[in-house]
Amino acid sequence: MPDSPRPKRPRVIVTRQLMPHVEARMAELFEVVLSARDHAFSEGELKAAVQDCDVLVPTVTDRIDADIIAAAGERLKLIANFGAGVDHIDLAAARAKGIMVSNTPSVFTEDTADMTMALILSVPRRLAEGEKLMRSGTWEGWAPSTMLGRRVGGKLLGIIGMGRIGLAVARRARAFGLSIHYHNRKRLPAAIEEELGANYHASVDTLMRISDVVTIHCPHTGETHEMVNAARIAAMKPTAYLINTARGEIVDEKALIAALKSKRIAGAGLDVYAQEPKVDPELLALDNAVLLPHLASATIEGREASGDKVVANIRAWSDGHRPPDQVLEGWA
Ligand SMILES: NC(=O)C1=CN([C@@H]2O[C@H](COP(=O)(O)OP(=O)(O)OC[C@H]3O[C@@H](n4cnc5c(N)ncnc54)[C@H](O)[C@@H]3O)[C@@H](O)[C@H]2O)C=CC1
Ligand SMILES: O=CC(=O)O
Repeated sequence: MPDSPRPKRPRVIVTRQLMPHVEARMAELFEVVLSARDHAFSEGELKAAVQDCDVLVPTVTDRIDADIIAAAGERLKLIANFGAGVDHIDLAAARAKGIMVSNTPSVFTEDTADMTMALILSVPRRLAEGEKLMRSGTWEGWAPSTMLGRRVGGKLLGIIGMGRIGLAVARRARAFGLSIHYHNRKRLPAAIEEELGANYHASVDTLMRISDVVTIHCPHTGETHEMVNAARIAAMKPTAYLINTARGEIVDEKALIAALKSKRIAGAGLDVYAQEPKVDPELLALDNAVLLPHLASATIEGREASGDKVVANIRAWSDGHRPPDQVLEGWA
């Protein structure tokens, strides 16, 4: 059946506050309902929104599950996500109902890699602990044997998920003298492996066992849910660190907390959590974990570019084309 004509001025509901120039552009181009209160939409608010628009612009804080998709009105044809990850959207349910999904890949790659590198440096070097000590007013001055961390250069970095962000992290890490090992669904072309000196491991078990620092950059999917499980954490070196700026659900968080508490592994640097915005209180109590509030993509430049991509995706769709960043089957 041919598609019904797409509205030239689609009704667009945006769940969160976006950068001012993006909101202004949306108001010019669309019949847009902007987020006045800038909060994560509740289930009720999402259900009301999907019944009342052609395009929904959600973010990672909105859970668009099968129930929400089932509640959508006939006119909802595009979910134009603001953000790279789309694990909060039930893609199969959307596809079954003929609703396209788009995202904003690439614009956060360098920022997320920078923040990952910041964690790779700050966890072994105990940066957050040092900062806390200074603010406590209890620092007694320099000493040769206190607050010793571990050197980063010369260590083995294990990257799980060698896509855009994984590659950007590898490039940075190489400059800091880390050797690059990775596990990915697909092996990189030989020329890129050579450029990075990157070693491929078909087995995630092996990668985690040999790494001094493991960093996660795959998407959260059915396959990667708790991929970093208790057995794999237990097999890590006792001197190793786990960094996660991808999604909290990729790690068995309880198993990670147990390993950090018992010093089974040396430390962790986390930007993402299993039940955001809730953070396990046990994690908050640990000195060997550096915790960030899902901050890796939080730059003005990245958020502006992400908003521009959302606008471009909606415009392409309303002009009768595929959104340039349409999330296709087998997206991960
Ligand atoms: N903390 C933050 O603010 C941000 C977090 N992210 C997260 O980072 C994730 C990755 O982003 P990109 O690098 O842009 O994605 P990408 O699609 O470029 O790369 C993901 C890589 O993971 C690999 N992969 C997928 N399933 C796998 C599996 N089962 N085993 C091994 N490898 C697998 C893919 O083959 C691909 O190479 C996003 O999905 C998102 O969840 C992205 C941006 C910001
Ligand atoms: O977590 C952020 C994203 O863009 O994905």
